[in-house]
Amino acid sequence: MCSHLKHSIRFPFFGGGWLPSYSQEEAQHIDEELFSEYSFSVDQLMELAGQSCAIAVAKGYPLQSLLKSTPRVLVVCGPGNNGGDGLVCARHLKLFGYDPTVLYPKRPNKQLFHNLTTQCEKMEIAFLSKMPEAEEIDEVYNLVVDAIFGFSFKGAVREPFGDILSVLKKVTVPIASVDIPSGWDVEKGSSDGIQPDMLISLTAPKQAAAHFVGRYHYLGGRFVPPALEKKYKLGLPQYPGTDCVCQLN
Ligand SMILES: NC(=O)C1=CN([C@@H]2O[C@H](COP(=O)(O)OP(=O)(O)OC[C@H]3O[C@@H](n4cnc5c(N)ncnc54)[C@H](O)[C@@H]3O)[C@@H](O)[C@H]2O)[C@H](O)CC1
Ligand SMILES: [K+]
Repeated sequence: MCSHLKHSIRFPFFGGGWLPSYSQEEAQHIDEELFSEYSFSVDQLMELAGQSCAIAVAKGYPLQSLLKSTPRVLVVCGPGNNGGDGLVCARHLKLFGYDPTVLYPKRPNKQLFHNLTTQCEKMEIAFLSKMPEAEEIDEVYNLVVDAIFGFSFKGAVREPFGDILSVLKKVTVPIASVDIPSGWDVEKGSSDGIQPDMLISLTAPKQAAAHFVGRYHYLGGRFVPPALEKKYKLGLPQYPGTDCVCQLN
């Protein structure tokens, strides 16, 4: 299944060339293999993934470009590893001088997520108890980081995330989506879903990325061993120097 890619996306970055994109199943296989065959731990990859998201945000929305007097960013975290990436991203944004606030309504009872939550709390990152209205988000925050769902999202959105995504559809401040715009079908996208201004594809773009029309598309998660890249024909771009994100548009 890994040797024949059915889909690819045209990226101007490659001089109009094509970069492969991955189905939900392929993305999950690559992920599993990183943990099983390559012995990475989730914590390790999540740290690199989340940090690359914070770096992409800092490149797209530098502190000096923000329109509000405080550099506030709302980070909305979901119940799986995409949400974990969001918590890591929030912590690194704080280290970069932003003022992140987290909404984390459904917290898995696993040590990893307890640890990530504690780390944020110890860094004086505020946690909200409910999703603000769209008007309040537009008034208070410079942007929203969407870390609700990643490549395991399936079916109709269950609450409380349906209401949260309805609010995100109304906000006018930019949304930066981690790996997949939340609520989008991982392969087909969604014409009436949220429309992020930034997408940070992790490891490799998923098929839904072909429907992304926002301003910034970054690739992050620079942790793929060359043998795995070869096996799955990832055709990853050359990251510039020691950077851990690469702009695709
Ligand atoms: N290899 C990598 O690139 C890495 C990526 N990482 C990130 O991990 C996510 C994938 O994480 P996973 O836990 O498998 O899934 P999700 O976060 O997408 O969501 C699972 C979570 O969501 C619930 N859910 C699923 N569908 C629905 C629905 N319709 N309504 C409500 N809730 C839903 C499900 O029950 C689970 O609780 C990947 O995208 C990256 O962001 C890792 O951080 C590191 C390695
Ligand atoms: K997301």
